Amino acid sequence: MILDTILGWFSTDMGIDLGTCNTLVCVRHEGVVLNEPSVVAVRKGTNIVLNEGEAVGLVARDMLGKTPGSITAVRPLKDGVISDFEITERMLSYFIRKVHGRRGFMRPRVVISVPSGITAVERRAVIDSAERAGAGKVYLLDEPMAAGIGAGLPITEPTGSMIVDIGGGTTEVAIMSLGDISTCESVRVGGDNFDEAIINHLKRTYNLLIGEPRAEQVKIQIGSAAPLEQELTMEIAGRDTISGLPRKIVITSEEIREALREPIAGIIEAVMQTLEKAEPELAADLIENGVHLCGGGSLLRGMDKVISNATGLKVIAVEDPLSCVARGTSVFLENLHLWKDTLDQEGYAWE
Ligand SMILES: Nc1ncnc2c1ncn2[C@@H]1O[C@H](COP(=O)(O)OP(=O)(O)OP(=O)(O)O)[C@@H](O)[C@H]1O
Repeated sequence: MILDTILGWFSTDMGIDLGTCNTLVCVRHEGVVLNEPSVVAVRKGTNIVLNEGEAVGLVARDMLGKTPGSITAVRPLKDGVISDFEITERMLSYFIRKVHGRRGFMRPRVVISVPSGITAVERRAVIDSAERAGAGKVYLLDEPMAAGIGAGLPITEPTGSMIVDIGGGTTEVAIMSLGDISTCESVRVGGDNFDEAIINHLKRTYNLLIGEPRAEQVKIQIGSAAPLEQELTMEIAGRDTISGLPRKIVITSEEIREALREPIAGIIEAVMQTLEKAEPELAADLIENGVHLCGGGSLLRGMDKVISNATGLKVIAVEDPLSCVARGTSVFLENLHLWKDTLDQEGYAWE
């Protein structure tokens, strides 16, 4: 405990939310110090990161969809899981170096939140990657636990807390109590599927082709899960699939809501399934405690309303839902000594 504190003085311990869309890094007592897209630019057909390993995050994101033939901008995580370990390692290494800088001479202790559904082999690979990327001791923390801690829920108490974390590639739903996950469900549906649904709708209905960044803009500007008090419109430009020429059209929030119906139904189904599997005592607690919503996808207008309508439960939107998991890793780091009992030798919490 004393040794831990002393080691803490000489290293920059950090909590990392390794997400499909964004990676956030928190430092003890400082909060979120890095928030960059999980994107890496590599030379095509290789794993060589451009700019001597520095074309990562914001720099690489600006290259997405606009890269010349010899360069590819890659997202090494897909559907909430690591699809390319080598590139993920390069990305982690860049972020750890960027945050650690010259702050300390010890290798930092790192807490990484991972989707609850990943396999033991994938867990081991994340630990190995982080160690090779410069971390000293690595602890893995289940994403719903991190989200619960970040949202300030009483997850260590003998009462049920429920989190719905709608990320880019996955939605994780979990009911927790006494510092452990009691029931959870992870589906490969998230905010990115909303973008995809918008792209498909415009292609099918208007023969208009748009890219992912523009689809995300539509979602953020006029997207919704439930009817709006004042429905919205937006002008959108793309390429006509028939003439091949650039074209502009005006779209409405009603038609976008219709287009988003399917992925939203997938998320609601995961919530319902988790509730059906819940321990009766914990389910009963949720009438009082409600359901907490976090993750970037939860920012879609009316998401809380549709979940509340489907479940009959009170739905609470967590403050700053994009950094909830990262904040959780940081609080966990600050209280490592309290969690020691629940960590196994590999540093994996709640296995
Ligand atoms: N204002 C907004 N309205 C709707 N969606 C939004 C908004 N802001 C961000 N998003 C969406 O949130 C998603 C990213 O959320 P988040 O950063 O929580 O995911 P992640 O942690 O990277 O992903 P995962 O948990 O799947 O690994 C993206 O799909 C993004 O488009």
